Order: sequence, then C-alpha cells, then structure tokens
Amino acid sequence: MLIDGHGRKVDYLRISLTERCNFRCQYCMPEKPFSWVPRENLLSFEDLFKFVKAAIDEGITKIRLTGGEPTLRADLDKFIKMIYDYKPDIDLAMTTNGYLLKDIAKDLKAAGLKRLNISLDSLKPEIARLIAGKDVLENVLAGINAALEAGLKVKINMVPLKNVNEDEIVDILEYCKDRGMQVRFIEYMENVHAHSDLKGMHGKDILEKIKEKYQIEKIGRQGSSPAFLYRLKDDGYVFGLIDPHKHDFCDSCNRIRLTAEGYLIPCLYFDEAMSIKEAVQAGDIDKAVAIMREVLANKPKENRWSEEASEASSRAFYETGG
Ligand SMILES: Nc1nc2c(ncn2[C@@H]2O[C@H](COP(=O)(O)OP(=O)(O)OP(=O)(O)O)[C@@H](O)[C@H]2O)c(=O)[nH]1
Ligand SMILES: C[S@@+](CC[C@H](N)C(=O)[O-])C[C@H]1O[C@@H](n2cnc3c(N)ncnc32)[C@H](O)[C@@H]1O
Ligand code: SF4
Ligand code: SF4
Repeated sequence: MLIDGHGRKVDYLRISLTERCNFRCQYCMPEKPFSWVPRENLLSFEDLFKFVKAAIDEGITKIRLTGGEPTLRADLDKFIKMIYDYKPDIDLAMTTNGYLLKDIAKDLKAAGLKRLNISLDSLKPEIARLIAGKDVLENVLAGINAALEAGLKVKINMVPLKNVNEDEIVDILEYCKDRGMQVRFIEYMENVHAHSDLKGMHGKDILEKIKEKYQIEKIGRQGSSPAFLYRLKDDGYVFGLIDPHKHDFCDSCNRIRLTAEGYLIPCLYFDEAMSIKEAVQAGDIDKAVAIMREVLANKPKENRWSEEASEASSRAFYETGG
C-alpha cells in the first residue's frame, strides 16, 4: 500500500503520455510552446509499463491516461492492453479532447479501456473553433458517439468562460443528460500558459445559470473525486462542479502524476518533481519504486492557491495532464 507523508492512501496514478496536442485551447495552450520535449526524451511504452506494473503491485488501483492529447501516441491501444492484461480489474480511464476518437474508440475499448472523460466546451462550431484554435466540433461529437457506441463509460468536461461559452452551460448539460453522460463543469484555473484575456466563471455563477431552468439539490463529493455532485430535482440527473482552486478535496487526495518524460509530480500545483526515467531505463525498478515513495513522503498537504504568491499556476495543464 502507498501512503503519503500526511497519511493519505495513494491509489490513483495519472500518466501524461505526451505534452503535445492537436488543439490550442485558449485556457491551456493558446500558442504552440516554444519547444516540445523531443520525442526521444519520452518514456517508451515498454519502460512506462515496467513502472506501471510495479505501481500496481504497490497498490495503484486506478490509472488515467492524459496529456497533452493522449490519442496522439501511436500504439495507444497496445499500451492499454498491456496494462489490462496485467490487471484486468484496474479502473483504466483516459481524458481526451475526442478529436481522433471516431476511428479508435472501438479498439481502445477492445484493448481494455473502461472510461473516457472527454472535453466539450461548446456545441456551436464557431465557438468550438475559437476555443480550440481550429475547426473541431464535428470530429469531437463523432468521437463522443463512437465512444458511447463502443460501450465506454463517458463523462464530459466543460470549462465555462465569461462571454465565450457561458450561454451554453444548460445546452451542454442537456446534451449530456440526453445521452446518459455525466457532465462536470470545471472552473477555469488561471495559469501563465493560458490566453491572458480569459475570464473564468465561479462555480456559484455556473449553478445560477442552471437554476434559471432547473431546481437542483446538493449531493456532495464521492470518494476522492474533485467533483462536487448535484442532482436535478426533476429527473434525478447528476452533474458535477470541479473547483480546482479548492482545498477541501486535498484531505482525501489519492493521486500521483507521472509526466511523459518520467517525472513524478506529487501535486498538481507544485514544481517539485523527481525523475524515474534513468532507473526505469536501467531496469532498476526497485529504485523507481523508492523514488515514488520519496515523492509521496514529500507530497504537500494541499495546493497553495489561497496564498497570494501563487495566484496563477506556473505548471502547464498540458504538461501535468490536469
Ligand atoms: N486541484 C485539483 N484538481 C484536479 C485534480 N485532479 C483533477 N483535477 C481537476 O479535475 C479536472 C478533470 O479531471 P479528469 O482528468 O477528468 O479526471 P478526474 O476528475 O480525476 O476523473 P474521475 O475519475 O472521472 O473522477 C482536471 O482538469 C482538473 O481541473 C487534483 O488532483 N487537484
Ligand atoms: C490538460 S487536458 C488533457 C487531456 C485532453 N487533451 C483534454 O483536453 O481532455 C485535461 C483537462 O484539463 C482541463 N484544463 C486545461 N486547462 C485548464 C485550465 N486552465 N483550467 C481548468 N481546466 C483546464 C481541460 O478542459 C481538460 O478537461
Ligand atoms: S485542454 Fe487538452 S485539448 Fe486543449 S490544448 Fe490542453 S491538452 Fe490540448
Ligand atoms: S491540489 Fe494537490 S493535494 Fe490537492 S487534490 Fe490536487 S494533487 Fe492532491
């Protein structure tokens, strides 16, 4: 079992497979970064798998593949199958922008993927283009359909932005409700990589938009999820609100992150990280596990969001995987 320095059980590994992306979302990566991590610096799937096996043996029961855009990695389905074959009952999920899913959702499901969280910020082609930097909506919607048809469990993530897509909160909620998918509205997290003019929406304002049409009631948090759940009184449809600024889910934080280059990050908001790359490439898995234990021993209690000094996070979401 993996326990961090504050006594929290850690059983959730988020793996960023690449920092590269085929979108340029205004809130994440409006410009192409000055330089990408060279491909040769990425951990190969073979090396990643060596670490994943050890992490599972140590007590990881939930793995999420993210990025950047994880579907850009060739042989993604083979990597998923390697994990699935090693531990079929693992909660194996991925977060994606959905653009390439149309052609691969079936293969990912067949390989052993169970759940997908797909980002969808607008149902209007021109607004989707404005946010993502290119014409994406048709492919994303086709990707969502393909994922549902393949039998994957799908959640939708939306980041509401003032004067951009705030008028679509109810439309997206209803789009998800009609298809049996849970939507989570994510408060925009200010960060130095995002477009400087963006204004996010507060959770209470997001809820106000929904209350204009529906009566809602609180459910609360489930397990270690960052989402606070609500229910529509009419028909019981459940949706979530994620406020990444908050600390209240840090008490039950169960996660550790691995970047595509092999850095283990103890917390979404901290720059400290330790690399397992050399150890894994040398085949020294015991050392990689020892590094993971050290990172967890130093895992912070909570994010520093409330401290003025870190009003804007310097960590790129495309690097940590969100
Ligand atoms: N502050 C904070 N926010 C997080 C953390 N993990 C996820 N989030 C936020 O939640 C958003 C959605 O995350 P997802 O990748 O969909 O994954 P998840 O919510 O862990 O997934 P589920 O297993 O479906 O609950 C991220 O983009 C972040 O904004 C975390 O550890 N800390
Ligand atoms: C970094 S992306 C990686 C996976 C995939 N490319 C995608 O967009 O779903 C993971 C999640 O982070 C969210 N995200 C990115 N930048 C954010 C920001 N500044 N504030 C809040 N959420 C953000 C995205 O909306 C997405 O749901
Ligand atoms: S949020 Fe996802 S899709 Fe958008 S730029 Fe970031 S990594 Fe790419
Ligand atoms: S902010 Fe850090 S401590 Fe809090 S939930 Fe996220 S990763 Fe865990």
